[in-house]
Amino acid sequence: MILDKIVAHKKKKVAEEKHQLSLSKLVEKLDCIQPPRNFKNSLKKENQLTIIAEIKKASPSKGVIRQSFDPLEIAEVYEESCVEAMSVLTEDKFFQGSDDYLKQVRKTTSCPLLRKDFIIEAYQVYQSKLLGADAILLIAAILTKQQLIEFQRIAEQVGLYCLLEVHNEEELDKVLEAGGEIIGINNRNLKTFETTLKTTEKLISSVPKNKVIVSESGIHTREDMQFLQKLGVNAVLIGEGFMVAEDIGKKIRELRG
Ligand SMILES: O=P(O)(O)OC[C@@H](O)[C@@H](O)c1c[nH]c2ccccc12
Repeated sequence: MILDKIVAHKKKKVAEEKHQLSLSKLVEKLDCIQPPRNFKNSLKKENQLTIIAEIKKASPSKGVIRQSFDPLEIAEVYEESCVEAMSVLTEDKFFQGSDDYLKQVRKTTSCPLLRKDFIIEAYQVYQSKLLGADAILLIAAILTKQQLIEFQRIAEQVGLYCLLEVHNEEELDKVLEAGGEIIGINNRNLKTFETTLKTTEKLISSVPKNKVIVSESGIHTREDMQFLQKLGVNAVLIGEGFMVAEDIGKKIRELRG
């Protein structure tokens, strides 16, 4: 299963990173902590579906999605198009992302930034702050309730919002019990890659109204946006739909209607 492979690779990578920079040295580097840009408030606008636009070169299901991939150029178009937040893939092996992309994009934009990666250790939470993220992704499928609670506590300490990702009722219960505030419903099954907006439709009724709800993956058309808005979704997370567009700005305008 792909998720196991990704997590196994991640464990190795984090072990190497810790070897180069220990947790205590990493934490020392965070001594003057800046507050995060308000990822949560940016996503919650009345009567408007907000957009988290993703910078994503490849995926395990599709391989390379965008051939001429320039993260800074893409970030610039996203910024000009006034997306509410950006998501930067930093996972290197399966998504061909990079920590450097996040660092570079941070320097050029004041937009709230989500670090899109597979966080399995506290070390990566601190590291995300150092890279310039405002928010991190916590995937319920690969974390225990205890880990979700611990990582959210550290995130709060260092100034990071958490997007908690779920794909079924069981995972949703877990993140709600862990006190999650921003809930991402992933329309893609990370085990089979099957993607359907019905996942959001099915799960949304179990999410309390005071949460920020993000529908993730498989969103391509204006109709998709209208469908999700009617369900009461606050924000959408879109990668591929923008990455395959020749004119990204035009695609954003088209989706916004
Ligand atoms: O490219 P899409 O189908 O628009 O999906 C974006 C985003 O939801 C997807 O990249 C994603 C959702 N959860 C993840 C977890 C890890 C890596 C990537 C993801």
